[in-house]
Amino acid sequence: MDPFLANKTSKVYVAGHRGLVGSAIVKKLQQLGFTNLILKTHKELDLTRQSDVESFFAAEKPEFVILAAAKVGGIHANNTYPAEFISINLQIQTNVIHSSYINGVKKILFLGSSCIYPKIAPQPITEEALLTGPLEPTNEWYAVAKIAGIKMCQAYLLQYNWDAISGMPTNLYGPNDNFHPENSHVLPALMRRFHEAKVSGAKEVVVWGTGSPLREFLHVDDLADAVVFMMENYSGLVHINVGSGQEVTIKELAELVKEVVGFEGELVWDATKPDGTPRKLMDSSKLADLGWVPKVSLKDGLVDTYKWYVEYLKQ
Ligand SMILES: NC(=O)C1=CN([C@@H]2O[C@H](COP(=O)(O)OP(=O)(O)OC[C@H]3O[C@@H](n4cnc5c(N)ncnc54)[C@H](OP(=O)(O)O)[C@@H]3O)[C@@H](O)[C@H]2O)C=CC1
Ligand SMILES: C[C@H]1O[C@H](OP(=O)(O)OP(=O)(O)OC[C@H]2O[C@@H](n3cnc4c(=O)[nH]c(N)nc43)[C@H](O)[C@@H]2O)[C@@H](O)[C@@H](O)C1=O
Repeated sequence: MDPFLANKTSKVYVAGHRGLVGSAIVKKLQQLGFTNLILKTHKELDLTRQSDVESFFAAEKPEFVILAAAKVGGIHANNTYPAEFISINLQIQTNVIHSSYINGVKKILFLGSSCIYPKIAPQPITEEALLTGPLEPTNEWYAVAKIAGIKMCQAYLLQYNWDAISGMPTNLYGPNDNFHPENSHVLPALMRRFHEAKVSGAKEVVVWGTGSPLREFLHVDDLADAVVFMMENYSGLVHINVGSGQEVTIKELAELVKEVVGFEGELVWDATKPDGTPRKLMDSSKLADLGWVPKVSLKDGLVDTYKWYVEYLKQ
């Protein structure tokens, strides 16, 4: 295992550095003193283009790679664009993982998602639940791509003894999230809707589904911390769950976001919208046993994210 933190001048390529996760990882690495980060926007390097990815890796020769570029979205986007979710993600991860190996990258961390697990899995969900049952239909295309990413890392480790690892984050939120009204995840979607209702003086806000599904939320700064921790402290075949252990129903989340934003009207539930997985609390004890624990509470994280969102709207 090559130490990651020992040399802050190592060339580290963070793919997807302008997204929710990538931007938090870059912030964390810069705080730690890393001076040689390689960052390319989607426009500068489209990771679905195999020959462009090959040329980039051959020219740049990064020493470490953190793969946080992906086609990402909430339940509606996943359900509406299945072809894009499976094809784009398979292409990005295959190109980046293979080129990393070919060009002598010392270690790569691939990010999956808690949606890789069966729709109905024993809770909290351990890493061993992978491929033990049918997936949640609203995001099975994305999940299949993510499972292929885990398996690709495992295969390259097995065949080439290459240090390729995978982290499986739970539902994330924080600064630089996607606040699109339909295609985003629940937390930014509700923050935007409550904010706009507060500003316009609307009496009601529509929330999707029944409110009964349970979700576990992790602040993206905690995830960035965990990513650096895994780069330094973990090598192995098994993918690693990264959760907070903080589980709420969507109804509880909606009430909390409403309070943080300061909207005083009513919630209206649109049960024509899908609930998705009923519950997906991950068992993150493998990471805890290695010595990593999250720090940000959901309430503090929401306050921090709303503060960021209000500033972002002024830009
Ligand atoms: N958000 C969440 O709740 C969770 C996220 N994850 C995982 O974390 C990782 C990052 O997600 P997140 O930060 O939320 O996603 P974002 O959508 O915020 O960021 C993804 C980044 O990838 C870039 N990207 C997408 N397609 C391409 C491409 N073809 N070429 C180059 N760059 C591309 C995007 O650039 P651009 O915007 O310009 O297209 C963007 O910067 C993903 O692997 C995701 O599966 C896991 C669990 C939960
Ligand atoms: C991270 C994970 O994220 C996705 O899975 P998900 O957890 O189901 O994601 P979600 O955040 O979009 O929804 C969570 C719950 O919330 C409800 N809900 C209420 N009101 C809104 C709302 O306004 N928008 C959204 N998006 N959901 C809403 C919604 O009906 C659902 O019950 C995967 O596709 C995949 O991307 C993945 O891996």
